[in-house]
Amino acid sequence: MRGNIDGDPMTTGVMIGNVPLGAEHETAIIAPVLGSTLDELKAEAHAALDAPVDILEVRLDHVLAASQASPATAKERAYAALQGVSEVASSLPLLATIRTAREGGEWDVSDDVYAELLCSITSSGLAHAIDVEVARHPAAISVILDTAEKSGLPVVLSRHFFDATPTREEMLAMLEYMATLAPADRAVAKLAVMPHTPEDVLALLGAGLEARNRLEHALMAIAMGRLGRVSRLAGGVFGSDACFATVGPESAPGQPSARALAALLER
Ligand SMILES: O=C1C[C@@](O)(C(=O)O)C[C@@H](O)[C@@H]1O
Repeated sequence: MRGNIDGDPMTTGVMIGNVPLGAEHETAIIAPVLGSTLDELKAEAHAALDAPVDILEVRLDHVLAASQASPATAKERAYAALQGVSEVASSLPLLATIRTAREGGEWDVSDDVYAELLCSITSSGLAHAIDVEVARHPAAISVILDTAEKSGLPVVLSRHFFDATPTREEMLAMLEYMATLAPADRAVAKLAVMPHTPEDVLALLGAGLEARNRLEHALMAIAMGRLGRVSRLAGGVFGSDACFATVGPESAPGQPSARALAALLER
């Protein structure tokens, strides 16, 4: 297991499987797998086995959208995807993400179906953490968070802006809001924005750093695209505890490869 940056056992932060995330720990590398079929997902998971990856993010929205899953069939498809990935990469913790169309993902789904499916996944024991979009209806978020708490499953609270970058104050407020939703030993607060100017990137980094100083939660503050790439490569300096990096196709613009990131982080 990775210890903290001084090599001591973990004292703070959140565990995703056996991987600690938090201010005291090395930046974790999370690789998305986003195949549209079970075979594609498995091939991407296989590629992660030879790469410097700590956690796999299973982007279930791709397989759900490609199979045109109905609310009735979605659970079966999501379970099959998680089972398939975990058979191939049994050593890696799985973060289950349903990135909805409203936040730049593939699956267009109602809040009710979103909540029901994430609750089922939580109770299934097939994932080590789930991603929860905090912009969903408060009732949906609340039922998911209650279920995760009962199951002791960590959550990655997330918010995306694919077209723009809110102000530094707005971004800080969003991270602070996320931190009110679940305790620091069970949650990560994550914000991803699209910068259009270097000042946007600075605002994102500033918000992340200020959040690091104010909050106990593990954080991820991401500026997407080419302009924002510095936020991924140097995120650890500014308060990000993990970085999404690829072993196959990228799941958002600007992600480095897991190998390039690991080389930069000297690990
Ligand atoms: O939320 C995120 C962050 C992300 O959008 C990124 O910019 O790296 C990639 C997504 O796969 C993940 O769910």
